[in-house]
Amino acid sequence: MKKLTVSLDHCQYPIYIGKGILAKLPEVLQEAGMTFRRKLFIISDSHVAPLYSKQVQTVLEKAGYEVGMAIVPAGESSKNLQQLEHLIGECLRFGLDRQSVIIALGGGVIGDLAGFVAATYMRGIPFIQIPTTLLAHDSSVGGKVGVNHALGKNVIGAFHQPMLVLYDVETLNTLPKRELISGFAEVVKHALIWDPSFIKWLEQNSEELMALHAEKISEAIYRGCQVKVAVVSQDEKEVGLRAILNYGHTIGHALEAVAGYGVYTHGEAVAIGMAGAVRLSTKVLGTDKQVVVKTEKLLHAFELPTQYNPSHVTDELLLQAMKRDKKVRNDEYSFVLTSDLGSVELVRGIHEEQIRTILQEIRGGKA
Ligand SMILES: NC(=O)c1ccc[n+]([C@@H]2O[C@H](COP(=O)([O-])OP(=O)(O)OC[C@H]3O[C@@H](n4cnc5c(N)ncnc54)[C@H](O)[C@@H]3O)[C@@H](O)[C@H]2O)c1
Ligand SMILES: O=C(O)C(=O)C[C@@H](O)[C@H](O)[C@H](O)COP(=O)(O)O
Ligand SMILES: [Zn+2]
Repeated sequence: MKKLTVSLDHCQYPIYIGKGILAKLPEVLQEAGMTFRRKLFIISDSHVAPLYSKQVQTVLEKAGYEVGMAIVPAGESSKNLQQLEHLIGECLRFGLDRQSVIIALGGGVIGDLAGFVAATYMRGIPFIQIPTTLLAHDSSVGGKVGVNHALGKNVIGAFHQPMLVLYDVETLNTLPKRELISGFAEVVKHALIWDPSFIKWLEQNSEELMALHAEKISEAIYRGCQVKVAVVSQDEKEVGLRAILNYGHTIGHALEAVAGYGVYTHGEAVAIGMAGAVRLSTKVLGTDKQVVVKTEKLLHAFELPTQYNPSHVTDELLLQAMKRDKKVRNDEYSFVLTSDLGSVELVRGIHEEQIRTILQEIRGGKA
C-alpha cells in the first residue's frame, strides 16, 4: 500500500492507494483514530452501490459501527441542489450528528456531491473519500466539493477537506472503458502541468495502462496524486498556483454545461479543453507547435478526443459559459496556458477573437 499526505495549515490527511483496502477498512479507520465516531453514512450511486456498498457496510458493521446509506442515480445529472437537499434529509433521518462521518463511495460525482453534503450538513461534518474511478484520483484529493448549476459547472460549492482518502485500485476492474479513458485525461493533465518525466513515462506505458496493468495503474494514480498533493498543499483555496489544476477546464467546463451535463464525460471535455488550450498557447505565448502535436498525440494514445461535435454547441454559448468561469476577473477571459510540456501558467485578458479561432480549430466535422 502506498501513502501520500496532504499537509495544510489547519489539517493533515493521508491518501492510501493499494489493493484490497475495502476489506481492511476497520483497521484503517482505527489507525486514523476514528473509533469514537460510531455513526457512518455511505453515499454512493446506482452503479457503484450494487458492486461495493454491501461489502463496505458489512465490514464496518462487523467492526461495530452503525452504518446508514443513500444511493443516488449514477451520472453527472445527480450533481445538483435537489440531490443535496434529498441527501441532507436522509442524513437527518438517519440521525447523523457532528461526530458522525459521511463516506463518499464512488467516482467524482459522488465525491463532489457527498463532500458538499458533508461541508453543509450542520455547517460541516467530517467525510472520507473512497474513490472508485480513475478520474477520482483527482477529485478525491484537495477538498473542492460542490454541485452544478444549469449555467455553470461546480458553481455552488465549498472547500472542505476529507479526513481520509482510501483508494482501492481493485475497484477499477469493473469500470466501463469509456470511464477509464475519461480518467486518463486528468492523469495526462497532471503530467502536462508539472512533470516532463511523467509525460515520457505515460508515452512509454500507454498500452499497458489502457489494458489496466495493475502495477502501472497504481503508479499512474500515485504520480497523479503526487502532483495534486504538491499543488494543493501550497495553495488550498486557489489564490494562485492551484489554478494550474484547471488546465483544459475553461473550454472543458463550458462544453460540459453547454452540451448538457453527461453528454461529454468530464475527462473527454477536459481533453478537448487541453487541445484548445495548447493551441491557444501558440497564439498567446508563442509556444512551439510541436507542443500541440505532442499533447494531442499523448491524448490520442489514451483514445481521448481533441475535437468536439458542434450540434447545438455554438461559439456564442461556449463564450458565454467561459465568461462565467471561476477564473474570470473583471470580465476578462482567463486560461491556463502552456509554454512547454510540463509547464503552465494562468494568463488573463485573452482576446475573444483568439478564442474564436481556436474553437474553429477544435470543432469536429459532424454537425
Ligand atoms: N473536486 C475535484 O477536485 C474534481 C476533480 C476532477 C473532477 N471532478 C468532478 O468529478 C466528476 C467526474 O467524476 P467521474 O469521472 O469519476 O464520474 P462519475 O462519478 O459519474 O463516475 C463515472 C461512471 O462510472 C460509474 N462507476 C464509478 N465507479 C465504478 C466502478 N468501480 N465500477 C463500475 N462503474 C463505476 C459511475 O456510476 C458513473 O456511471 C465531475 O463532476 C467533475 O466535475 C472534481
Ligand atoms: O482541484 C482543482 O483545483 C482542480 O481544478 C481540479 C479539476 O480537475 C476539477 O475538475 C475541479 O473540480 C475544477 O474546479 P473548478 O473550481 O474549476 O470548478
Ligand atoms: Zn477536472
